[in-house]
Amino acid sequence: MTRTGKIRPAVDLRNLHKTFAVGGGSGVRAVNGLDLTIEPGEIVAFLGPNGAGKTTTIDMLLGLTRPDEGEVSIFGRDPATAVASGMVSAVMQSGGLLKDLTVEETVRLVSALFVSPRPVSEVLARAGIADIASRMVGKCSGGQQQRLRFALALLPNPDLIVLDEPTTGMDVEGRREFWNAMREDSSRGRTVLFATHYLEEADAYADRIVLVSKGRIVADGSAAEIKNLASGRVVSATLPGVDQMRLLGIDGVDDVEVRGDRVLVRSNNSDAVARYLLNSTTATDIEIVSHNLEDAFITLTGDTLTTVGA
Ligand SMILES: Nc1ncnc2c1ncn2[C@@H]1O[C@H](COP(=O)(O)OP(=O)(O)OP(=O)(O)O)[C@@H](O)[C@H]1O
Repeated sequence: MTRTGKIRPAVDLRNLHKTFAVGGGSGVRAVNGLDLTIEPGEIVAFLGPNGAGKTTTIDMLLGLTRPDEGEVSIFGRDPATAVASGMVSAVMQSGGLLKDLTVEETVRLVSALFVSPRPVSEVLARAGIADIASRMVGKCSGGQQQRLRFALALLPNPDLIVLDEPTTGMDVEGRREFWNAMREDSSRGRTVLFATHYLEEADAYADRIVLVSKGRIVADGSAAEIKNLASGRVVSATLPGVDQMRLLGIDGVDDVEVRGDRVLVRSNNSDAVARYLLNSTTATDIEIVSHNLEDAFITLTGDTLTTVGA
């Protein structure tokens, strides 16, 4: 809370820029004017193809890299303070585990770093790895190692958890188990930001999707809103003698096409079109077809994304 009683955003990124020097050229502009505010309790997917700037943004958010320009604040604090106080923790893509310790030894070791950590048995259970507590880390599958990283991230009971492509390389079942564990533990209001290039993960597990391409946010909203943004939905109906001008006058209608007795209306406000057709015309056989997230992504960024199993 601020002194005026307003709740501070969990994440506030303002005008972030980061360019990496490469050879003698002008460098790689990894993040290019990125603004993002996440309210406490939101589960947000940071969705974008390889090289979009997701990891660089997360590194700046966690204080691992300094932005060239712009500001980062987590619950009103700078990243280093937020991380040191246990308000935020992260599950990164790889690294950071010792192969010769068991799962439980790893959690105990890291637990000792915190002032008042959650009990080891509790985080093992929460991450779904209690049954492999005595297994050597080096013998754990990639998915089990990711759940171990997740258990470690839960130790300080953070208000914000940041996950950078946490399920890369997992099979469909491992991915499902990972997200179920994550969602269950976050049901008490924790803020979650996860980077992914899997459309299905963003669609299934996030309340809000932030679409990033070439270091910038190109769309931000619920999965349904993003799908609508691309080219809207198509509402079609049988309506001989349709008044095309009247349809074009409805807010959000982009295009009206007549094919024989059928009319096809492309709109980002399909409800208004359907309401008009039902209430003010004799239209029959009304259909609303939604675009999928992949269509939306391609339209908005010109890039393609990874599909689970691809
Ligand atoms: N240390 C670095 N030095 C030079 N270029 C870098 C460095 N880190 C990232 N980049 C470049 O910055 C751009 C953004 O990379 P970043 O890793 O942030 O993307 P990403 O969206 O996380 O991709 P991925 O899904 O592959 O992890 C890419 O072009 C990448 O090659």
